[in-house]
Amino acid sequence: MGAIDVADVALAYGDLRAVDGVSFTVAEGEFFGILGPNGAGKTTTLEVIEGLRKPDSGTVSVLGQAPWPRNAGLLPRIGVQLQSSAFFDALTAREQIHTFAAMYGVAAKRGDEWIERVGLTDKASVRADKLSGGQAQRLAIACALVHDPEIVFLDEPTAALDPQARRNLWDLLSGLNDSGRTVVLTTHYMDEAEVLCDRVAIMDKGKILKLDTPAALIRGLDAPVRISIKAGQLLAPQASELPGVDHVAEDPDGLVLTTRRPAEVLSRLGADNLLDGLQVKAATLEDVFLDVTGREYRA
Ligand SMILES: Nc1ncnc2c1ncn2[C@@H]1O[C@H](COP(=O)(O)OP(=O)(O)OP(=O)(O)O)[C@@H](O)[C@H]1O
Repeated sequence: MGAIDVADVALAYGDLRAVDGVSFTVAEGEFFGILGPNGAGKTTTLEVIEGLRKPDSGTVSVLGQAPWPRNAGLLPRIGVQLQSSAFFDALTAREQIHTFAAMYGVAAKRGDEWIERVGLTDKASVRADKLSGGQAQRLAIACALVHDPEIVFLDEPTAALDPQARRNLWDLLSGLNDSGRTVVLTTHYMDEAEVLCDRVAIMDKGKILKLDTPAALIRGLDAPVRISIKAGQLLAPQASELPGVDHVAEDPDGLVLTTRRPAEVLSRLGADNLLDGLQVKAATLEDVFLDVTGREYRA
């Protein structure tokens, strides 16, 4: 039995099958990601697991218990990151987390510790509605964790943040399961899922299309590696002749060689002294999405 077991869950809004026969298990201590574009059904899946919605069919078990009908016994054991719009705007960051601490019956000191851990100590006296997007997300994460839940659910924790703020938040997120806590995160960012998650379920149109570690998803793809060489080092016809090269494209910066045998190509380029300024780009989860859906990923 996992920390979470989801078996053949379906939920429709009218004619729309938002979740359409979804099954997966999340192991205890795992950092599990549900990745998919807008409207894929990620939030609805999460809400069913959290016990906020009743599925039309299928079963869910969280820490060995059914979350629906509302299971008050589970509430202290799970943490749900609320959208920052759910804050009490007139309260400061510290008052906000103290309120959450009081609701869960834990000492206010624990709230202060979380404020520090998420890097908001110098913003503790700022009203929640005056925090930046990234700071508000940090506060929301701290509030979800103040009672030290065994499982924490994070629904798009970095949505609407600029790239730098997103990356800053990754450091915080990546440490959240260090103490054996289970983390379930939804995201529409491929790179985020790849960096943070032990395993990723790729979801689209209510279904899970693939589920594995990011590395295994990419390896299973047999996608080519792209090697860029600086302009002026090698001519395209010569590059095409190199053993292992499948395709050569020219761009203003030089050549891009596509290969499924990168070791062979790289050792040959090394022997010819052509490694200077070379860049290697492996396949990403973006290529996996393209492979399973037949269309480009648009978050
Ligand atoms: N309360 C609702 N009533 C009707 N349709 C809904 C409702 N909530 C979601 N939907 C629809 O169900 C589908 C799945 O939505 P859901 O929010 O679960 O997807 P998502 O993957 O979380 O997307 P996003 O990243 O945009 O939040 C979407 O087409 C959405 O428009």
